[in-house]
Amino acid sequence: MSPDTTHPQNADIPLLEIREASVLRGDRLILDRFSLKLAVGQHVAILGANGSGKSTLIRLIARQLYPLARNDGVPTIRVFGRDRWSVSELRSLIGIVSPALQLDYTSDTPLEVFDAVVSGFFAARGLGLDHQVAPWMRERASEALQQVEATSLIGREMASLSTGEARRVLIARALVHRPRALLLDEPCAGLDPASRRRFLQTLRQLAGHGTTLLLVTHHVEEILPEIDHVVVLREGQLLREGDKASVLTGAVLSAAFDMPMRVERQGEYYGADVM
Ligand SMILES: Nc1ncnc2c1ncn2[C@@H]1O[C@H](COP(=O)(O)OP(=O)(O)OP(=O)(O)O)[C@@H](O)[C@H]1O
Repeated sequence: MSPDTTHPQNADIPLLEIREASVLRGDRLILDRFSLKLAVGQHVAILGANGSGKSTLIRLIARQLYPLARNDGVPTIRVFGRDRWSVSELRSLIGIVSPALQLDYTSDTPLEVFDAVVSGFFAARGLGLDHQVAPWMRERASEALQQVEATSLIGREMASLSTGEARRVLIARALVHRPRALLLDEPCAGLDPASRRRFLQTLRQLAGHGTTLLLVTHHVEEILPEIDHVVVLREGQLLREGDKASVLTGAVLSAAFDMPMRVERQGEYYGADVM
């Protein structure tokens, strides 16, 4: 383990630093010497076409996939300056909500909403006899459900929830740890336009209350006004990163999606269309 001379509270330390990460899946090189440095409090959108490597990047950050070791022995990935974290430590720094997680939590195995949230403390899918739920944990779970406006869902079975409702509950589950950042993979997938707008509003509130948002998407329309930094992936490599105005252009998106694209600013949001 690298010496821990750093501390997560130190604002100078990047939230995430990836240095030339290469990731193999099967025998294919999916991320190819990918580098990225994100600061605490810097809300970011990670944009890319299907197959560009977004999920692979998330799995790398979540420690579900490992990078190839570098010849020089330099750590490839650091979270808050450290290259080794246990999965539970990581959870209290970066909460991750992905479609795969949602699939797992909405299967038919019975699981009540509040239990799904509070069991986040035990990294378990639900509560078991050996889980001692302290009053402060219940308070945190209630607070997290309030933050995502999902208190009315308490008592419901996870499997009975709509896509948007289940996603709110899973974000609450990630929030019980009061993470510094939330990494959301395709957060608006499956939401109708009105639900999407309401959901984005909730994310804006979280951003406004100090949670750094890392939003992974293929939809430019989901890039919140609070997000100013955009990272574009293409075929496992960093195509471009920078502020919204410089990255959200027809030229960059056309290269990212391999198709002529037009980008328009629509009030506080951006929109993109195939030309
Ligand atoms: N287990 C695997 N073995 C081999 N190739 C894989 C494996 N998993 C993913 N890939 C390939 O890696 C590439 C990147 O996939 P990844 O899921 O990271 O992309 P993505 O940007 O998240 O795509 P999407 O937007 O469709 O979810 C794709 O070409 C995919 O086919």
